[in-house]
This record gives sequence, C-alpha cells and structure tokens, in this order.
Amino acid sequence: MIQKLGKACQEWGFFQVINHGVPESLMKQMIDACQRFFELPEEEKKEFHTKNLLDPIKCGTSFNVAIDKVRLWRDYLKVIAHPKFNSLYKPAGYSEVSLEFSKRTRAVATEILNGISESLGLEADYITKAMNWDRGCQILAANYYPACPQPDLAIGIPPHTDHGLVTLLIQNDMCGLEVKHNDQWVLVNAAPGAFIVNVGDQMQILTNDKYKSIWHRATVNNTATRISIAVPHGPALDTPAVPIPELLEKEGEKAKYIGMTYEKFMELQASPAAYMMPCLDHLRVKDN
Ligand SMILES: O=C(O)CCC(=O)C(=O)O
Ligand SMILES: [Fe+2]
Repeated sequence: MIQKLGKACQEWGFFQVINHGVPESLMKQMIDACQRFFELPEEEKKEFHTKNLLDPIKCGTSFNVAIDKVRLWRDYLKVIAHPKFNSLYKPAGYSEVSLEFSKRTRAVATEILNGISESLGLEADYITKAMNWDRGCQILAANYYPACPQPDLAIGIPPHTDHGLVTLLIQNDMCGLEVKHNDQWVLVNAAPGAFIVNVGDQMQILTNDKYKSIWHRATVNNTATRISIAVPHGPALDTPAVPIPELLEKEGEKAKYIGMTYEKFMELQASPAAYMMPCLDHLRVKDN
C-alpha cells in the first residue's frame, strides 16, 4: 500500500482514495451547501468580496481578474478552516456541515501525509512534525462552473499547480478536472465518493523533486453545472518547506530549493511574478 502510494506520487502526482471513512452523504451535503451559497443573490454575497489573499472568507469570480486573459468561467468561495475554523452564517447549514467536513477531510490528509512520509523511508510523523501540522493551513476552496454555452472558448481554471503539501478534492456528478501527464491532458474520472488527491508544491520541495506537483486545469461543459471542492492542506503559515536533509543524504543529492515560508509562497503564487515563471522556479537553486 505504502509502496503504491509512493509510486502514484512519483509517476502521476495524482491519485484517488476510496474507503477513507468519510461518509459520501457528508461530501454531498458539503457540495449542496456550497451550491446554495453560489445560488444566493449577488447582493447577499457582496460582503464576502474581499481583496486580501489570506482573508478568512472570500468569494468572487475567476482566478486573478486583473491578469487573466482567457475567458474564465468560474465562481469561487474560499474559507480558511484550520488552524482557526472560519465559517459563513449563510446559507443555513453551511457552518455545521463545513465544520464536520473539514475535520474529517483533515484526518484523511493526515493519514496521507503519514503514508507519504513512510513511502520516503521516514518516520510516519516526519512531515507533519516538520511542517508544524498542528497549526497547518487548510482551505475549503469551492469552485462553481455553470454550464457554458461555448465550452471550447472558456476554461474553468487555467493550468496551475497547487501550493500546499496535498490537496484533497471532491466533485458533484460532473467531471472536468484534467491533469498533465506525459505532455497530454488526461481527464480525471474518479469513483463516486472518492477523494481525488494531488501532491502540491511544498511536497515537491520537501522531496527535492521526487514527488511532483503536477499541472492541472478545470474544463467546463455545456450540459450542467459542475461543482468541485478543493481542500489544499499546507504547512503552518510561518513554516518554510526545504528539501528533507535525510532524503538528500540518502540520495546523495544537493538541495534544489531554498526555503520560503508558506505564507510568502502563497503570496508569490498570487502575484504577477508567478505568471512570468512557475512559482517553484523562483525558489530553485541556480547551480543545480
Ligand atoms: O475543479 C477542479 O476540478 C479543479 C480545482 C482546482 O484545481 C483548484 O481549486 O485548485
Ligand atoms: Fe488546483
């Protein structure tokens, strides 16, 4: 099992997790609650249109309205659920459901990180300890992609990598997530009730490129609304990921990355600099 996990992280950077113990009914309730939020009148969502990256609750349209040139077809709602749980007072039920969903999802993420540590030949709690997981950042990032009359001319989310350690994602009945594998876009077709999991940038740094943070994107369709909830899990905001010394020693490698706190890394990813050059390349040691 641990070996398979390591292989999936190394070869794909994406995998699905089934039999994880989180009830499918809870996942559905979470998607429903988000759908009800997105369907609120614009007027009622305005108060959450905030500007700062780490505002505890924010909603809006598109990835980066100021910079994107492609036609984006997406609304989003981002709520920071850990280390401090934040919530919305509307729609009714969102708060309770998101509390339970975030706790249960974080528990699965912890198991995955333990498994990943072991797959690297480390103690199970190596990564969680090093990343100050007890203060780790968890974001509930819901994406709403209404049916689009001309899906070929639009994109839900343009190609990107995720900033954290691992992202866990659920979706309604519609597919749309595509991952880059051997230079091809591959549509992800997950089992009902599965978590789709991907390695993020911080994990690529920790493993000195062994486990890759894979480029992915969300396409849109012309038949029905698609909803996905991506749950990035990262280190504590003040904690920088650096290549794990024990691994470097084992592989006889030099560190390929310099450290940057997770907070600064997220700021970098949201800045125009990330459009010029992938974020990880900003941290890459030059003479490697
Ligand atoms: O909607 C999807 O499937 C992809 C979402 C995603 O990649 C993200 O929110 O980071
Ligand atoms: Fe993503």
